[in-house]
Amino acid sequence: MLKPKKIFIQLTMENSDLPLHLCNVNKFSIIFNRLHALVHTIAITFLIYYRVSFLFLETGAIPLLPGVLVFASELLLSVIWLIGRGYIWHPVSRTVFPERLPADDKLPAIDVFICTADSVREPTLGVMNTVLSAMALDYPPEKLHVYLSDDGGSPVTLYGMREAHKFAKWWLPFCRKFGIKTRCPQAYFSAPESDDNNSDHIEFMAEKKILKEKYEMFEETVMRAGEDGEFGDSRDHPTDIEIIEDISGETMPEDHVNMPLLVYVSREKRPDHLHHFKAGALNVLLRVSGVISNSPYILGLDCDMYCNDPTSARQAMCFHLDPKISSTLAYVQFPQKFYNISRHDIYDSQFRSAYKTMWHGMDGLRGPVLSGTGYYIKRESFYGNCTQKGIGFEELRNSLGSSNVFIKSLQENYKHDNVNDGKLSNALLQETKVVGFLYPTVAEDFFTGYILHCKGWKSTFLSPPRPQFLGTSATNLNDLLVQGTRWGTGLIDVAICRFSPLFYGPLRMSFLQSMCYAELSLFPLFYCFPLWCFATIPQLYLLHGIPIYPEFSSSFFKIFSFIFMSAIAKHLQEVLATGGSIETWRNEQRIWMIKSVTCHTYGSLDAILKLLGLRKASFVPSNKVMDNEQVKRYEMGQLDFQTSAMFLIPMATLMILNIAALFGGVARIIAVGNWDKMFVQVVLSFYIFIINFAIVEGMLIRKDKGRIPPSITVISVLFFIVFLFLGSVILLY
Ligand SMILES: O=c1ccn([C@@H]2O[C@H](COP(=O)(O)OP(=O)(O)O[C@H]3O[C@H](CO)[C@@H](O)[C@H](O)[C@H]3O)[C@@H](O)[C@H]2O)c(=O)[nH]1
Ligand SMILES: [Mn+2]
Repeated sequence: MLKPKKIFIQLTMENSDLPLHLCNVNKFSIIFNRLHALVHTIAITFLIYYRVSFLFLETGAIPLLPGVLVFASELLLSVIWLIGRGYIWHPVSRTVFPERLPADDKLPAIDVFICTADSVREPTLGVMNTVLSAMALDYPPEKLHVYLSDDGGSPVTLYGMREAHKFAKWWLPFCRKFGIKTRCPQAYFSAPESDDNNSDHIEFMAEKKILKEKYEMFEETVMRAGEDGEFGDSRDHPTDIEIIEDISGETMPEDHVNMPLLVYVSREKRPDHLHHFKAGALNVLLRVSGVISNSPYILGLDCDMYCNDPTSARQAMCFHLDPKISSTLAYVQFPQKFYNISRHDIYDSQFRSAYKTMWHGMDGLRGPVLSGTGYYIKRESFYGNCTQKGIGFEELRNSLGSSNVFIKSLQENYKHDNVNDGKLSNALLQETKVVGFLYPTVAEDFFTGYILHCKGWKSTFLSPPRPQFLGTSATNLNDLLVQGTRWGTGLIDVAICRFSPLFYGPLRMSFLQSMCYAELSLFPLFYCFPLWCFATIPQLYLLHGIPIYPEFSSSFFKIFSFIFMSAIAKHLQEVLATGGSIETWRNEQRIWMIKSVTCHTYGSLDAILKLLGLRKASFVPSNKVMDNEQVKRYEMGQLDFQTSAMFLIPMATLMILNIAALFGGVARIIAVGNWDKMFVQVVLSFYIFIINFAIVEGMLIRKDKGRIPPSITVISVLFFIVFLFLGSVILLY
């Protein structure tokens, strides 16, 4: 009888030494990636040699102006490609073992921050589902505090919170008792029964039925409040902070669980007062929670990103509680994943390259970018050097504002005792208003993560098979381009500010990591210029029958075609390796071209105009409601062109130019017989034409509401004629 005991002791001893997480490196893909990078770089060197020798040494071989423009474009694309090699240098993926974590009483507390801004674009029912899924996380409830920031200042949202709290008193015990995996009620009740592992259990089925009825009642109440409630003025309202309490007086069954604290926060907003959008809202939450619960870790969520796996907190703790890395670890980032993406994913709404390639690559350096939602961050990392010992109270007041209580909250073990009576004391309410941090861009997530990395913090990326968080992504062209414009602006803001990853970053982080950050902040600008050039200049010269590329028989032709094929093939290989198809590849190529000539262009312009003081910052929250007809088109894989003329005209004009060049150019070649000289230009036009054939369909073939309106086509033809005329005058003579 002694033997088993011994074994048991051995096991527990070993257990404490077992790692909480593992890092996996795919050696083969690293070698392959680096070899490809080497070969491609050599080819680019030849291309530069060719351009320099033909442009500046053998003058007259190629007209100067188009030669310079095309060369500049080639250089920009080469640079952005080269610094993008940071992502493929050392990609890793990780596994965690939450069962090896210490007991519940030793786990640190977590504050959950959820932001909402607009109860029309972000329907309250959806936001409340996110709130409920966060309250239902598999974590000790007394260590979980859920804060909702409502920038809309909408009574409907506050009302929804009270109703959600009432429903949570039934929902949470149900989830715990039956080990429900999907803890967002909306997702749970609309999923097929087979997701339950208790479906043969009579008690379970009975309780599920009750819960379903309660959820439907909750749903109806919230929807009704949304239909006839007043929304409040999202631009002009006072502060309102409330701890949501049970006022129903409902008697609960005995197994009623402790509930996480639930807090509603709507900061003061005035039309003439800068409020810094989401970054401002997050700062308010940081301060408010600092004086209420002051948990050492924070989970950040967008209002549409519900917790799809209740174990995410424990998974994140596998990193945060590892003594080997915890002192420098700022955050654990989960990928953004979306439940509303169709099989075709025509808009690349999943951001495949970001979450399946780039973030893994950065994880192998010093960690991925902070991605706005789905991250567990250490509170301390937000406070800069303020928590270091030896910094005086006055100094802290200078950088953090005048709240004494907040500054006290920076001290270890601080926990304010103020939630007993449910309402915040007046004095405390005052305290929550006066501290703050500011961020100079609407890509606050990117910038914040970048600055943390500059300060020496690290991050990790965890992408387990079951998505930890699920949200909505843009599923129509308009939303995609509006969002893309905002990101374009936000990223270029960072690229051209004094913290630019071009010169501020490299001194403060590893060289490879700063390459990644530079790529991310510059790509909108570095894509828009070349793509405009490649969609216009070769075509203009093709129409005129003038060659600007080496001829078919020349050895430099081989260099050009090699670079073209190698770039395309590498992209295809990445798509296939991350579970995509040839269709995915085509969609990504198309969206890349469309975005470059629209939102990346406008975003870059916007950032530059802001720098010159000619424009003000803005943040249009993404739409989270869908139109049925649009959804149908989306499911069918048909682009939806219902968007502003500002986006449509460049696309349509460039397509008309490419079609004209292709047919006009080929006709001329047949007449003249110089196909070997014009070959590259024909291939380029043909490639653009074939990848973007959907735009041609939208102009000429489709008759539905989602097509390109004929008026836009007419205006674009006019633009085409003007371009042809001006272009011919300027470029040829
Ligand atoms: O003034 C504002 C504007 C927005 N939000 C909230 O910010 C979140 C993100 O906004 P959304 O409209 O969903 O933008 P997305 O483009 O989908 O968001 C991505 O890009 C943003 C930066 O542009 C990041 O903040 C997000 O986390 C990231 O998911 C939402 O919960 C909004 O309610 C605010 O709280 N206040
Ligand atoms: Mn969003």
